[in-house]
Amino acid sequence: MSKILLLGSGELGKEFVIAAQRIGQTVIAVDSYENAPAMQVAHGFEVINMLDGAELDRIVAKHQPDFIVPEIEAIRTERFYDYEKQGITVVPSAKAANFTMNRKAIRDLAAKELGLRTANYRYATSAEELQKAVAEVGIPCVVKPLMSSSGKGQSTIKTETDIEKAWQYAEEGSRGDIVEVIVEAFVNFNSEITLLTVTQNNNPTLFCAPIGHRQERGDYQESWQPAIVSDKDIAEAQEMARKVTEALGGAGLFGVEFFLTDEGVYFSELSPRPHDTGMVTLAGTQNFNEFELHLRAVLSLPIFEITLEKAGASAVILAHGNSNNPTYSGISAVAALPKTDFRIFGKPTSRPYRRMGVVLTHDSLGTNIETVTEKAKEVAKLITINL
Ligand SMILES: Nc1ncnc2c1ncn2[C@@H]1O[C@H](COP(=O)(O)OP(=O)(O)OP(=O)(O)O)[C@@H](O)[C@H]1O
Ligand SMILES: NCC(=O)N[C@@H]1O[C@H](COP(=O)([O-])[O-])[C@@H](O)[C@H]1O
Ligand SMILES: [Mg+2]
Repeated sequence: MSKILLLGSGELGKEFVIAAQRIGQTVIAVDSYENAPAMQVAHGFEVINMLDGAELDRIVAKHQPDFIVPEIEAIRTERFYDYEKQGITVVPSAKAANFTMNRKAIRDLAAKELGLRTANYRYATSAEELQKAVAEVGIPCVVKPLMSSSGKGQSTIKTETDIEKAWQYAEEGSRGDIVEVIVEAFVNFNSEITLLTVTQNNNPTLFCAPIGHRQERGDYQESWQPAIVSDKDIAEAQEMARKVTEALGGAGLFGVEFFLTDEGVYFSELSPRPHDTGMVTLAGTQNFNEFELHLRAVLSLPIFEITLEKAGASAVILAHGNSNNPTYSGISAVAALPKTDFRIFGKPTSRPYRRMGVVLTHDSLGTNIETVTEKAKEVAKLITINL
């Protein structure tokens, strides 16, 4: 059996650990704070600053894992190349984790090297450079710190007076130690999707049915599977996902994000790991959920096929304030409903907009996906977080 060092211990890691535990793997869960969701179900845990290379080296030497599974982006991923040389498998590969840690590396790879269609973009390292970059890509445009996720530090510039604010907001929301932003032309998309893509060591790459989602403040609110997408758009998205995952290398599940527009499909970004919008697969939409797929690919367990079994949706449960002891009301009301399930992640503290849980709904294939999604959204409102 294998030993897995999980770097990041949020809700996505927690489901991954549960999947790993079910087939007898050993997992050490790591994050920057104690009692993180995945730590609650792992064999052991470590609390470190994952941007500190020396700290990473220390715990890798201590635990001697077979696999390192990154669960977040803000990690000193440059160290991963060395761990690979030591014979440890970094998931999906050191390159994939390192390139996606920083929006610059992955965007230049996708747009310049692979020629994928993306929004027009520029980089800026100061408010002055941002002025110039905005003039070049045009207004409206979206500003994001090079290192951030879940919409942190992200804002849309609608008029020139927004530029200074956007710079400050990005500086505050940056997760890592890089003070640089990407400015992207605003893509006026009809819808956006995540294409879960599974690369395998000795078997062909597989695609899940597309997942639709809606975002607010750069963070997902509801997701649904299957999303209604034309055959042409699916083919285009799969082709792009195949190219970018091949370039990054390794085996595992990737969440590849696309915008669907009248002019075709735009590549946005990707996670070389389970995706938050992919939590919809916890509703039983597929034969294997995204965490089980990631695990199988990582362990080189063959995945014969991925089948779509149901229509499903997920809707987030967000905190509305700070608390060191959040409690939950309304769970019985949710539990009483048919074709409905939920997860409470067990995060020890809350802050405004922190994702604390998720409601899941499902119905038979062919059911109107909007109805299933609307239900998830309504049901999520039944749960109150007491601060
Ligand atoms: N260029 C753009 N044009 C229009 N909308 C955009 C653009 N870039 C981002 N968005 C919107 O903001 C959302 C979040 O952006 P993005 O995925 O780049 O951020 P993130 O912080 O990496 O999020 P996560 O880590 O949750 O994937 C997108 O899903 C989309 O709704
Ligand atoms: N879009 C990326 C994403 O959803 N990542 C998930 O959120 C956790 C951090 O949550 P927190 O900020 O509440 O600690 C991460 O650990 C991961 O599970
Ligand atoms: Mg995203």
